[in-house]
Amino acid sequence: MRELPDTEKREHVPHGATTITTNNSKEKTVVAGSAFPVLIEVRWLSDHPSLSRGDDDGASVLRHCCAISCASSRFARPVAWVFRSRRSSPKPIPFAGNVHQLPKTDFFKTYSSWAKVYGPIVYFYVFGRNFIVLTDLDMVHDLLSKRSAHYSTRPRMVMAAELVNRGQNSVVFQKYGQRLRDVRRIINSWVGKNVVESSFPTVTQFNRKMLRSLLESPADFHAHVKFKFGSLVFKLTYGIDVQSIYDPYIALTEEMNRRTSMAIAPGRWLCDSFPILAKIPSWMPWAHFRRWANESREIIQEAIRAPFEATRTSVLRGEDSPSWLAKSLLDAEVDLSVPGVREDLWTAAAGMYNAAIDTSSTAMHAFFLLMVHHPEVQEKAQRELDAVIGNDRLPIIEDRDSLPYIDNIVKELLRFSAVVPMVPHSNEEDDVYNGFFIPKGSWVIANLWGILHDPRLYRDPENFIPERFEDMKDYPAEPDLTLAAFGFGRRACPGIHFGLAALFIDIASILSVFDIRPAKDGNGRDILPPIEFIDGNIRTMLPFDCVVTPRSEKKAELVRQSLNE
Ligand code: HEM
Repeated sequence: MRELPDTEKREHVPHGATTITTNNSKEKTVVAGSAFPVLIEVRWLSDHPSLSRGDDDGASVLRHCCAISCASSRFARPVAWVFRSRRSSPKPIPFAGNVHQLPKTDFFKTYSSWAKVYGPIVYFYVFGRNFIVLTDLDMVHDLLSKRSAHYSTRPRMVMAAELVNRGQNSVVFQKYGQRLRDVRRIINSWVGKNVVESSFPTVTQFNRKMLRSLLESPADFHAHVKFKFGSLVFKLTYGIDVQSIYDPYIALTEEMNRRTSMAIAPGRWLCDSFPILAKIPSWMPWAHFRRWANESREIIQEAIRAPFEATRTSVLRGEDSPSWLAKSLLDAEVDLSVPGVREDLWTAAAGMYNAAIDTSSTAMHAFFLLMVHHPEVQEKAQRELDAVIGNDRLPIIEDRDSLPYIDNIVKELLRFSAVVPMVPHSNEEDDVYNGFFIPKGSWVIANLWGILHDPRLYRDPENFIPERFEDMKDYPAEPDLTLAAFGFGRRACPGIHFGLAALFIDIASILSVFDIRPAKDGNGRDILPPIEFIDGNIRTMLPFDCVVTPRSEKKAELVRQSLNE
C-alpha cells in the first residue's frame, strides 16, 4: 500500500469512523469506519489527483485496494462506489437506489441529460445492481473495445437469460466464453466480411421482389419492408421459402421476438432485481411470472428448433436447397453427435433472425418517414442516381462506391435513428477507469443514442442532414460513426457488412424507382407524421401513411422485368 503524502493526514474519530483531509481537494470526508476499513482507502485514493492525472501508480494502488475491498466484503463494493460517485450520479434513495428517477421510456434520453449534469460517465444503482452509463465515444472505446477482454460479457438478466433460457439459445444474450466464440465463428462463416458477397445475388433478388410489392400495393410499404427482411433471412439461413407474413415460421419467430422483448423490458420483472425470486416454484399460486417464463421457454425453443430440423431433414434427403445452415451441416468437420454442436448451429441460425430483422426494418421504416419530411434529400439522391445509373437499369450493390450521396443517407439514417439506442456489456473483473471503481458484474451501458446525437460531434444533431458527412471547403465532414452504430469490441454486430449492403440496395433502388410523398388530408394538405420511435432494446416505429408512386412507367417496367432475369 502506498504511503500517505505529507500533505494529507488522517485522524481517527469515535466509532471507528475516519476523517481524511487532503490539501489538494480541500475536502473533508467522514466515512463509516470499522466495518469497511478498506473502503476508506478506496474513497480517498479514487479522489486523489494522481488518479485524475491518469497516474499508473495511483491507479494500481486503487486497483489493489479494490481487490482487497472485494475480498473483504461483497457488500462493500457498491458502498465504495457510492462514496466515490456522489458527483457522478443522481441522488439515490436508500436501498432502492435511483429507481424513482428512471423514466418509463426513452431511457437513453434521460441518460444523456444526466451526462450533461454529471459528466460522460454516470453511475446509478437500482436495488443493488450497478449501472455505469457512458455517453462519450472515447470512453466507450477505452472500456468496450480496448479492454474488451474484460467487458464482453452481458449483464445478468434473470428473466430473459435464465428463466426464459435466452442465455443458452441466443447469441445476443450469451455470456462471453468459448460457446459464444464458437457461435460467432459460425455466423462469421455466413456473413463475415470475406464471404458476405456470396449472398448479394439473393439480397438483390429479394430487393426486386419488394420493389414489385411496392408497385402492386404501395400503401402496405410497412409490411413489405418487414416481410422482405424476414423472408430473405429465412431463405439465406434455412433455405426456407416463406410465402407471406402469416407463414407459421414467421409467426413463431415473431412470437419469440415479442416474448424476448417482454423478458428484457426494464423494471418489468421483480426477479431481475431480486434474483432469489427465480427460485420460487412455478406451481405456487402467485408465481405467474415463473409460469410465463416456462411457457415462453417452450415457445422459443420450438421457434428455434422447427426451422433447424426442417433444414436438417432436407439436407438428409439430399435436397438441393442451399442455405447457410445447410452449408454448415454438410461441412465434413461438423458432427452433430458431438455435445454442443447442434445447439451452436441452431443458436447461430436463430440469431440471424433475432438480430437482423427488427434492426433493418426499423431503419427502413425510418427511411420512408424521413423522405416524407425531406423532399430536398430525396431529389438530390435521385439526381445522383439518374446521373450514375441512368434510366435503363436498377442499382446494384456494386454501385455503392459511385453513389456517395446514397451512402451518406445510409450513414445519416443509422446515426439519426440509432436503431439500437443502448448497448449493455458487463465486466468480468473489478476495474478502475479514470479514477472510477467499476465493480465486477456492473451494467456498462454504451449510450449509443447519446453519442450519435452528441452536439459536440454533430451540428444540429436532431435533424436529418446527410450532407454532414461531406467534406466542404468551409466546413469539414462530421465524424462517420457507422461502425459505432453496430456496437463494440468482441460483441460488435457480426452482421454489419450484410446489414449495410441490404440497406444500401433498398434505399438506392427505392429512390431510383419511386417518389415518396406525404399523404394528403381531406383538404389536400400534406400530412406530416411525427418522427417518433417506440422505445425498446431495438427501436421500432408505429405505422404511418405516405404515398409511394413510380417515378415513370419505364422505371416500373424495369422492376417487372428484373424478376424475370
Ligand atoms: C441496421 C442494421 C443493424 C444494426 C444497427 C445492428 C446493430 C447491432 C448492435 C448495436 C449490436 C450489439 C453490439 C454490442 O453488444 O456491442 C448488434 C448485435 C448483433 N447483431 Fe446487429 N445490427 C444490424 C443488423 C444486423 C444483421 C443484418 C445481422 C445478421 C445478419 C445482425 C446480427 C447481429 C448479431 C448476431 C448480434 C449479437 C452479437 C453478440 O452479442 O455477440 N445484425 N447489432
